[in-house]
Amino acid sequence: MTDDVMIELQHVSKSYRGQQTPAVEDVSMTIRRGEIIVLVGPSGCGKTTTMKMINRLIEPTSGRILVDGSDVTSLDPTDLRRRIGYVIQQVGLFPHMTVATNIGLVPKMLGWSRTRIEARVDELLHLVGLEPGHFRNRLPRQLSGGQQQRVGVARALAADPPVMLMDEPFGATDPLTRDRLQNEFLRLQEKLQKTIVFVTHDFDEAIKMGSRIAVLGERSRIRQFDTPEQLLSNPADQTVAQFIGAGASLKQLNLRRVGAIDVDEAVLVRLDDTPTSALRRLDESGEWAVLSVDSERRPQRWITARDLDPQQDTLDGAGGPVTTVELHATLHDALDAMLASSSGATVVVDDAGRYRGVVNIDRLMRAIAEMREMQRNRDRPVTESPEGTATRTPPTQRSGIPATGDGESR
Ligand SMILES: Nc1ncnc2c1ncn2[C@@H]1O[C@H](COP(=O)(O)OP(=O)(O)OP(=O)(O)O)[C@@H](O)[C@H]1O
Repeated sequence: MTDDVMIELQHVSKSYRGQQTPAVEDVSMTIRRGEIIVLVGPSGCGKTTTMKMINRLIEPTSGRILVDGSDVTSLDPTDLRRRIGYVIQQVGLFPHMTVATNIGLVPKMLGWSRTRIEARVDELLHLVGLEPGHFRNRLPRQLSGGQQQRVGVARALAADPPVMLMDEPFGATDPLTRDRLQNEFLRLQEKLQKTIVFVTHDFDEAIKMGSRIAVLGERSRIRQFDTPEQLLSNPADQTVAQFIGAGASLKQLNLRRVGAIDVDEAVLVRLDDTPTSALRRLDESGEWAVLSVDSERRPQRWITARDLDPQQDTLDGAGGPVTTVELHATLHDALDAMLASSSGATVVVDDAGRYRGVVNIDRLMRAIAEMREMQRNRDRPVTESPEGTATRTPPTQRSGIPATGDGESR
């Protein structure tokens, strides 16, 4: 096991008592430090069983699992909890305990002092975007689904484990909350660099979250273990291709983040500006609308000439709704936001919801064209020319055999 490897599954199988066929059969997989590995596959294929064997909620029938070099069967349960955080769809918060007590459970088990636990709870609540003063003493039922899920993540992070297991962690939330939680989590992961095993049914979520994705078939057999880019452009076989579905090229929009593309500038006006000055700005710019922002530069409304009433003193309340996306959102999210907005554009905001720019449909189309171009260049294998310089072989000369990633595909 090299330093780079955090989790290793070696020929792991699990047969439940009374079952004819194993739930998991001979799975081997190597997971590197700081990766988010997504296990994705049809219902009942053994994703959860595979994941739960990593933290010994389920014991393998055969094979070995190493976490940071230690065989999990040799670790005592407290040690295992310190090393592995666990987040599940049903959140699993204890209903009669406050948010703080829930988050502090593992540190308490590890014998931390009260002051250290309190400081850690507040730090974690901040980290997941919940104001400690507001939320520390609440009971789980006094939180929204999304807030409960954030507390679940905070609790899993409490003892700062290097590994996190996440079983459909955002599955129970509505699509909007789910998007937001995914983005927040990706932002968090940039700071924390945990090694994460993430289970989902949802292939779009897999593409968005995964550094690499393991597409599982029956008995958790790995059909392909690859980066999202490779899976989309070179599915290993027909089953994987079917699973990815017909919308593969649209799904490629999930590969790129809004923060990675150029954005346009909107004409900004402040809420306390007058309609007359907004009209002047609109005329000067030749744009179809101006964007009002509050004193913190948070976007408020798109205002067209029709919305401007010279009888009013300010722009407060004028114009139509704005949809926003964060820098961590994917181009797919941006497209959704655009389609949901009557303006054909969506406003990009930073973590604090402040204006950063605008993405419109033209910008999105250009980004897609760029991605296609990059993909075409990547797909051309590098060959040595007689002078010893590497050149790209035209795509027509490729063998046509789909790439199988890093050798772990079957
Ligand atoms: N405790 C158990 N006893 C017997 N069989 C089980 C048990 N838990 C799971 N199984 C079976 O093992 C197989 C794999 O289940 P598992 O929950 O790992 O699948 P999954 O891919 O996570 O499914 P889903 O996506 O529906 O949650 C299924 O056929 C399931 O019925």
